Amino acid sequence: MLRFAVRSLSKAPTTFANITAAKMSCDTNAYKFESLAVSSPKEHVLHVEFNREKQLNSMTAAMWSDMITCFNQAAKDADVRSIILSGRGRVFTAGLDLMQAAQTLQPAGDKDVARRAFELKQFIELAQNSCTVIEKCPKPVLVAIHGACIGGGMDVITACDIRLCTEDAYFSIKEIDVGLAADMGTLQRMPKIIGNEGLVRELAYTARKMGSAEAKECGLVNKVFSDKDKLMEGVIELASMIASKSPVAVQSTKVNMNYARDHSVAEGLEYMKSWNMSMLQTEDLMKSAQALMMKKTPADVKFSKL
Ligand SMILES: CC/C=C\C=C\CC(=O)SCCNC(=O)CCNC(=O)[C@H](O)C(C)(C)COP(=O)(O)OP(=O)(O)OC[C@H]1O[C@@H](n2cnc3c(N)ncnc32)[C@H](O)[C@@H]1OP(=O)(O)O
Repeated sequence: MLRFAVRSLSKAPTTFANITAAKMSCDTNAYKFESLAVSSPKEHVLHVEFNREKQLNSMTAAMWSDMITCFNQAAKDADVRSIILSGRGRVFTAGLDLMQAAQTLQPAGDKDVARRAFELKQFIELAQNSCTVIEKCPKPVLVAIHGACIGGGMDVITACDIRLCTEDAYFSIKEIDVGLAADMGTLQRMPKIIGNEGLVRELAYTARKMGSAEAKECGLVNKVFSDKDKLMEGVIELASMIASKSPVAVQSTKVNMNYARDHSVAEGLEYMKSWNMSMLQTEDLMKSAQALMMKKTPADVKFSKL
């Protein structure tokens, strides 16, 4: 019955040749950055690494600009279907570059307070956008965290789709100890991820380090790996699995989950209805259904670029 339904809906002949996957790596030549290293470990998977190892991947305005360019580019890159974010060296990130911040945030001197405020507004906007660009990128972003994830690092990881970490990873909303309130997204996104506002408030008011076991228990991370090699193996496998699925289905899922998080169920369903009025017409649906009928998986299907 299902076979009949699938065949009668499809004009394409049901042959295995029609659905065999092509092996396409992402072309990383166009991804050249001062503070990020970009590679492609598997077909359709982009790997973005913080690359300020000596400064423990602490974050500068230049790094935020690189992140915005990189993730905007990946969003439009039709060969990219999933993205991994990680940090080179000893730790994921030590948060805001305190040396640079000391210069940027130093007292205004004889500058007019309003004009100084507008300058700082731009600085904060740049920092926020480096996280929001990850959330807005329709391709899922999986973050692999090892060692320290401090301050601005928390803002980054809470904008990602999926968080995985090593046993030695620890998490700190450190801003309170630097005399400021976290302003790049942790306070807004983390309660929605872990569903426990009291715990986020405790972590943010105290800056205490949360270890990997507690991070797993509270739902901040999906899985904990023994060391960084195992973590990278695991995250590449997961990113590759996601990249093997229909890009129309995956990106539609991310866009609609983002929408649902910020709206009522009724509004989310309304948005979904409008979205799928177009997306149900995708060729990916028929190709996927044909593959299933032939006892194949989405990994056997050649999906067009998106
Ligand atoms: C608009 C505002 C936007 C964003 C705001 C974000 C707020 C935050 O991110 S608040 C958090 C700020 N970060 C921190 O408080 C962490 C400071 N660092 C540390 O506590 C430690 O370095 C450590 C991460 C616990 C690691 O300790 P250890 O293993 O002992 O290494 P170190 O010797 O301390 O560091 C090695 C090397 O890295 C430099 N470095 C470390 N962190 C930073 C940093 N945040 N900014 C700039 N540089 C950093 C450190 O100075 C060392 O450099 P050397 O040249 O080798 O001395």
